Order: sequence, then structure tokens, then C-alpha cells
Amino acid sequence: MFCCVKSSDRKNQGKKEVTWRIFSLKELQLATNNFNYDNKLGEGGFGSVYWGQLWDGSQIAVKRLKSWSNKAEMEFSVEVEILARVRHKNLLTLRGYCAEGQERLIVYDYMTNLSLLSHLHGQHSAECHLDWTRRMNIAIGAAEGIA
Ligand SMILES: Nc1ncnc2c1ncn2[C@@H]1O[C@H](COP(=O)(O)OP(=O)(O)OP(=O)(O)O)[C@@H](O)[C@H]1O
Repeated sequence: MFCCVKSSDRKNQGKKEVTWRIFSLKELQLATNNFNYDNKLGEGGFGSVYWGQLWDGSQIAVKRLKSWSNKAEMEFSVEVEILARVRHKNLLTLRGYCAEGQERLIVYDYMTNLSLLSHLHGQHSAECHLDWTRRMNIAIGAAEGIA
């Protein structure tokens, strides 16, 4: 199944087009080498996140729900619904989602610069010195995204 949503809302005129689509499980398995451990980018409360590449060469990050429950299903729906409606320079862009059987996957643009945590306290903290001006700009950017 393939689906595209384009916002023709007046308020969005002049802004970036809101477009996402439904992915098949097969397509995401292909893109991530069947959710190979080597493709794993990290893990959050929802589940593991995998790097992948689509047939058109674009890079994606696929968040895979670790175990199905009503609560997880609700979190999945809320995240997809909100991200499908908003586009902001400080928010990750939703590429789409997949819901097949008990599999729930959310597809985002792949972000190359790793997480803020890794820059602040992780393996990159030594080489990437974040001065206070940059830290303030990051905090303001994050606050703008939340707002
Ligand atoms: N779009 C992305 N591009 C690149 N890496 C990503 C992307 N999304 C997530 N990751 C990686 O996967 C890790 C886990 O992401 P995830 O969003 O699941 O967790 P979280 O935000 O830390 O926690 P929670 O799921 O509890 O909100 C991140 O720390 C990051 O390293």
C-alpha cells in the first residue's frame, strides 16, 4: 500500500510541503538488512533504531517497537500523528510508518551528527568542544522545537 498526504492548508502556503507515506515491512527489512545488528543506531524507550537506505539512495532511521501493548500502540499513534502534521527546522522529519501485524515502525530522516548526548558526554565530547554560546543556541533550538 502506498499513501501520500499533501497539506494544502492555507497556513502552510510558502512552507515546506507535508509529505509522508506508508512503508511495507518488506521495504524496511530490505532497507535495514533485515534489522541487522550492524545497522543499529541506538535504543530508546520505544525500541531499537536502525539505519537504512531506500531504493532511491536516501538514508533513513527506522524506530522499531520492541514489544506490542496497548500503551505502546498509543505512543506509536501519537508520535506518528503529531509528526505527520508538523514540519519545523528543529524537529525530526517523519518519512512515514509501517503497521503490519504486531510490527510498528516509524521512519525518519537519518541525522548524521549523532545525538546531543554523545556530544555532551559520550565518545565525541572530547573532540567536539561545545562552548556556552553553542550550548545556549542548542537549548533555544530544542525549546523552539518543543514549542
Ligand atoms: N533520525 C535519527 N537519525 C540518527 N540517529 C537516530 C535517529 N533517531 C534516533 N537515533 C538514534 O537512536 C537513539 C534512540 O533514539 P530514540 O528516539 O528511540 O530514543 P530516545 O529519544 O533517547 O528515547 P525515547 O524513545 O525514550 O524518547 C538515539 O539516541 C540516536 O542515537
